Amino acid sequence: MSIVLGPNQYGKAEVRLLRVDRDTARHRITDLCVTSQLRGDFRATHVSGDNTGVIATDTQKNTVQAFARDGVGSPETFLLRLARHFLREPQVTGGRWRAEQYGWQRIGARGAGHDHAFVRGAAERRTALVHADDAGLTVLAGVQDVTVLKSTGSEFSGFPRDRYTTLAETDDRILATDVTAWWRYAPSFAEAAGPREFDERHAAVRALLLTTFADLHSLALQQTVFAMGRAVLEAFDDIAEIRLSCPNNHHFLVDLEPFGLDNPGEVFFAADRPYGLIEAAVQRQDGQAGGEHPVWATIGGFV
Ligand SMILES: O=c1[nH]c(=O)c2[nH]c(=O)[nH]c2[nH]1
Repeated sequence: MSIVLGPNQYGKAEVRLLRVDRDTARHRITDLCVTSQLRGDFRATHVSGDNTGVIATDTQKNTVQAFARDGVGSPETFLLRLARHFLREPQVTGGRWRAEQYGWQRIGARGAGHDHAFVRGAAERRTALVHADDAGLTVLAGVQDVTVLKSTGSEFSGFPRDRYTTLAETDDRILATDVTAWWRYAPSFAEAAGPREFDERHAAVRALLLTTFADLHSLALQQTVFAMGRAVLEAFDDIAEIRLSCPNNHHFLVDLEPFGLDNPGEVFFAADRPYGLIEAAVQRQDGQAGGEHPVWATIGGFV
């Protein structure tokens, strides 16, 4: 029996980076966490410790920081620049570059906001990923942990009952989730877009996810998840596919009867676990001819 090296990749994970654009007194900040991973001919270092072709993870981290000196642009264009840089080395035949961007708002944002003081609120992050393989570059964009809640306009009934079923049917419940989504840009968009197009598109997709969540009278979180994905694909021809992962953050009506009180949908216990977990890929029927796109295998913990 011989033992051989299987698929492998390496790089620097979670390079934290804050870029300040200070060309005017009104500063802009970009707060990123960037991961760079290279794939290619790295057999020698694994089997014999020959590091001739190994671009040190420290070098990858330094490259991320040095490139930020020129400005970040959008997370997508920043990652594309990193990808193209490392792919110039002959031993690098592919890789994966990923960014999470944390949102900061200007303090006092009710007016114009402060010029150089910011507050970071929500857990929400903007995400981006560039994947390179023999077929070329693929760009994903996404959102992570966009926490939303609607206090009515959600039902859940009609499910089968067996000896283990205790859940009551309801025609009015709280629906709450943390939306995590990744969408894949068609190559035509990914190649032509600059930072502004990526930023605008990201904002538009996020807004559409939110308004769909708000506007759909939901009969199941599954229905809401699919509707959010479908709305995005219907609105944007150059988004090939979207995947969503949404916990059902349960809110249970508290029984106030022991205190002689009714509870007409007003007092809830917000449970944090366990939670339902609803995940779906929303696809174009004609777009799956070649089977599953390989980029999805690189996204952990997702459908
Ligand atoms: O929207 C829901 N989908 C389910 O599959 C489910 N299961 C459950 O217990 N509550 C809910 N809610």
